[in-house]
Amino acid sequence: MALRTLESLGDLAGRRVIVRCDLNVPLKDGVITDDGRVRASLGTLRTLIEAGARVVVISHLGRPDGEAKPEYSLAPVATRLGELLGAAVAFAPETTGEATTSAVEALSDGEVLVLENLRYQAAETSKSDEERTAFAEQLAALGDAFVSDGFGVVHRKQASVFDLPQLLPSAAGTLIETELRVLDRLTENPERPYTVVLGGSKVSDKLGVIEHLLPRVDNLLIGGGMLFTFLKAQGHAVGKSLLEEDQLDRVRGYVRDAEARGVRLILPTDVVVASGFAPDAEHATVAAESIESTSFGSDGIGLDIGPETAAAFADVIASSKTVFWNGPMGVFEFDAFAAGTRVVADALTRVDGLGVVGGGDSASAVRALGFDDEQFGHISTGGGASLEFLEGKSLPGLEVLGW
Ligand SMILES: Nc1ncnc2c1ncn2[C@@H]1O[C@H](COP(=O)(O)OP(=O)(O)O)[C@@H](O)[C@H]1O
Ligand SMILES: O=C(OP(=O)(O)O)[C@H](O)COP(=O)(O)O
Repeated sequence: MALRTLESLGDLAGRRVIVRCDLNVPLKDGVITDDGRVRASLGTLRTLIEAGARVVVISHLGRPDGEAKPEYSLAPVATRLGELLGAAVAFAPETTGEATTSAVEALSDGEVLVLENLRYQAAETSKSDEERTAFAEQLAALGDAFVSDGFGVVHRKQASVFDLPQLLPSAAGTLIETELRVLDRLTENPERPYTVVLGGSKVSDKLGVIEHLLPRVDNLLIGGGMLFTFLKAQGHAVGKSLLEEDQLDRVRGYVRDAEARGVRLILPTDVVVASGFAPDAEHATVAAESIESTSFGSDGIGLDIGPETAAAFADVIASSKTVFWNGPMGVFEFDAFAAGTRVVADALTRVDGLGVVGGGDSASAVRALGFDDEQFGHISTGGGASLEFLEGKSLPGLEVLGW
């Protein structure tokens, strides 16, 4: 079956349309540091506004774990959306309930309302089908049709992504369409050599994709918070660096599998180790197998790949024909630990072929480091979602749209 697109919903004038976006943007002290995901949502929203729909935008932000934590409020995002649309955007401080229902009823044709963070409700991410369905039914009561456009979250079997589209006439928005068009080029006979670069901090999520990527790629480069589980699996001490202790056997299996398949699985040879997790932490560059050799000893924490590794990664990337990169190479938010990410981003801009960056933080990293979106083949709004798509998996949020 083909993906259902907006046209399949027919005339939307005067109809209440719920749009699931991924407005999970980075915030610092309540201020959005990168509005890329808000901008990416504009295409679909403008189309619906022009069609005269009454638009109800829903999204998550971060992982508040079912609690209404104010630092995860979507209120600043609603304000930014209004600025970018050049129109008033209303905000409902509750996701469901009487006040929210009234706010939806008060919408005129072409107006937009943003609801508070879906993940303030534990049911949004619940493993129980009943709990998710009950929440999805409450959301469905607010709309006549549903548009799924949060590409970054289509790999999640969550109420607003998987259950809600089954309760209303539903279709994909234009962001999802665009993302799939580009990512298809990475799955259908990618030009070789094909290199995937992995980093970031969602280590447990993303280690799992390696198993399915190994049969598909020529080179797999491991940086960011993920690299320490590999180093530990090889018997090296990693101080207080990010570590998935229960994944060590699995990672050893990946190394063996890569060897057997002739895939180059390239690990860092040097690492920047810091005295603590802080922008002004003391730091030193050491060999990857000697992380605890600095004066910080076993308190040392690896926050970036070293310059030798960055140069080696850059060589492999720049000589590849197809590259997908998800996950910053280090804690780029702190200047002292941004060098590895900068070198990798720069190499990606030099790929003679298709170079794709994917992920909320990866996209925000390249922009924060001064690169323009146009320097890359594509900047995907989804990291985990893209990776699972590249694995060839069927994703819950796409399956329900007919994909
Ligand atoms: N060595 C490291 N230790 C801790 N965090 C890291 C390390 N390297 C990168 N990170 C963090 O990873 C985060 C992004 O990870 P992730 O969410 O997986 O990426 P994306 O959003 O692009 O998919 C960044 O905030 C960055 O600071
Ligand atoms: O930021 C996101 O994913 P990404 O970090 O993989 O790009 C999405 O908003 C999904 O968030 P989640 O990984 O908390 O489900």
